[in-house]
Amino acid sequence: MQVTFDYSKTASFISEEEIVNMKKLALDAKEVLVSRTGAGNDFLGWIDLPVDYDKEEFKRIQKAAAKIQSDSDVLLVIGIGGSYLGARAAIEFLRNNFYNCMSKEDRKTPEIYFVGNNISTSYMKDLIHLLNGKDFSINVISKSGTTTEPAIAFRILKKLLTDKYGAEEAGKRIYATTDKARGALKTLADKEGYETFVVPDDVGGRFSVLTAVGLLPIAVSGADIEKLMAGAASGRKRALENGFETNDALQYAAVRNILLRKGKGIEITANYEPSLHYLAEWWKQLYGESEGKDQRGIFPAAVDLTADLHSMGQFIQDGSRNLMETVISVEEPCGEILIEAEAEDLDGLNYLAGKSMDFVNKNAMNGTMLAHTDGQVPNMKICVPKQDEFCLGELFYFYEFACGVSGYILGVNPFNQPGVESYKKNMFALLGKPGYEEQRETLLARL
Ligand SMILES: O=P(O)(O)OC[C@H]1O[C@H](O)[C@H](O)[C@@H](O)[C@@H]1O
Repeated sequence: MQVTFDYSKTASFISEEEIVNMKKLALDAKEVLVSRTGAGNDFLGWIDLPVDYDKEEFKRIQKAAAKIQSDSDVLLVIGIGGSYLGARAAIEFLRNNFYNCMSKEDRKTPEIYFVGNNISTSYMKDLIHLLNGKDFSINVISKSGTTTEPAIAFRILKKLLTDKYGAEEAGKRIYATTDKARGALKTLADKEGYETFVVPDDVGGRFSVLTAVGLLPIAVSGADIEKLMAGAASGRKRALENGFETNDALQYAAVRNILLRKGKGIEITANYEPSLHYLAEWWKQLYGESEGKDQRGIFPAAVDLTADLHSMGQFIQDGSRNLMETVISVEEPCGEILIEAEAEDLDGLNYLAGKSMDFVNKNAMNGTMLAHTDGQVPNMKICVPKQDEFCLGELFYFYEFACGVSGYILGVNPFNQPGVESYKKNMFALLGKPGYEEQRETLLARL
C-alpha cells in the first residue's frame, strides 16, 4: 500500500539530462535536510515524528477522544492555518462525505466543526445557533497561543460553554493544544486547569498534523490514528532510505523544480474526489508558506475535478502557459455504483451501461491529463491506493519530505514564514492594540 509518484507524462517537457542534473540537486538538498545543517534546522522535529513521538501523550489523546465521543454531540476545533487544515483534511479524507449530516446512530461519533479560521460574524452566529441544545466540547489549538482569529473564537465559545455547564464542567470540556510553556493559551489553560497537549518546539504549524494538533480531532472522528502513524512511518522509511529512482518524494521535489525553471510558476493540485478538497488546502499552506519567500517560489493552487473543468477548465487548457498540474488519483474507490441500462436511451448513456461511476471518473481523469498535456500543461500524478489511514499517513509524509527538499533546491528557508507578520501588524495597528500607535496614524492616513 504505497503512495507513488508518476511523472512519465512530463517526458515531452523535460529531458533525461535535466532529470540527471536535478537529481543531484535533490540528493544534495536531502542531505542538507536529514543532516540538519540547512536554514530552519531547528524546525525539523517532523522528520522523525512518525517513529519518535510521545507515546504517553498519544494514549492521552486516545483517552480524551473517547471521552469527547461519549459526552459530546459536537466537537468544536478552534484553530487556523497549521492548527486547522491537517485535521480537516484528514477527517474529510477518511470519513463520510456527509459526515456532519449523518444520523448520530450511523456516524457514532460527534459532529465536528472548525472555527476560529475566520473572523466572520455570520459564521459564528450560525454556529452558536447550531449548538443550541447540543452537548459540546472544545479543542482549542494554537502553537503560538497568541493568534487573533482562534483567540477571539475561543473567548466567545468558552463563555457559551461556561454559561451552559458552569465553570467547573466547562473546564473539563476544554482541551488545549499549544506550546509546552509559552503563550497566552498556555497561561490560560494552566490557570483554568484544562487538559493540555503539546505542539513540540521543533515542529512548525504546517508540519504538525501528526502531533496532537491533528491527532485529537482525527481520533474524535473515529479514525484510527495508530494506522495513520504507521503509514507516515512507512513513507518516512522510503523517503529517508531509498535512492532517487525509487524515492517518490525526491522525484516530486525534483520535477516541480525543473518545471519552475522552465517558467511553470504555478502548480495546480487536482483531485477527482470531493473528499480531497481539504487535503489540497493543507498542501497549499505547506508549500505556499514554505516556498513563497525572497521573491521566489511556486504558487500553489488547487482545483476540484471534474467540477472545476466546467469553470477553470478553459483556463487550464488554454490560458497563460505558466501552469503545471499534479493530479492526486485514488486508485481504489470506496465502493462501486454501476450505471444501469434503460429501455429507452433518452439521455444517450446506454453506452455506459454496466460500467461503474469510477470507470467514468478515471476516464475523465485520463482524458483530462492528456488534454492538458497537449495544451502545454505538464501533468504529474500522485497515486494513492485507497482512502484509508495508512495511505493518508504515507501521503502526509510524502508531501512534507518533498516540501523540505524542494525548498532547499529553491534556495529558501522552508521552515519560516516572515511574510505572514505584515498583515498582522497592520491589523493590530488599525485595531488600536497598545504598542502600535505610530503605525496606526500612518495607516489611517492611507485608508
Ligand atoms: O498555531 P498558531 O500559532 O495559532 O498559528 C496558526 C497559523 O498562523 C500563523 O500566522 C502562521 O502563518 C501559520 O504558519 C500558522 O499555522
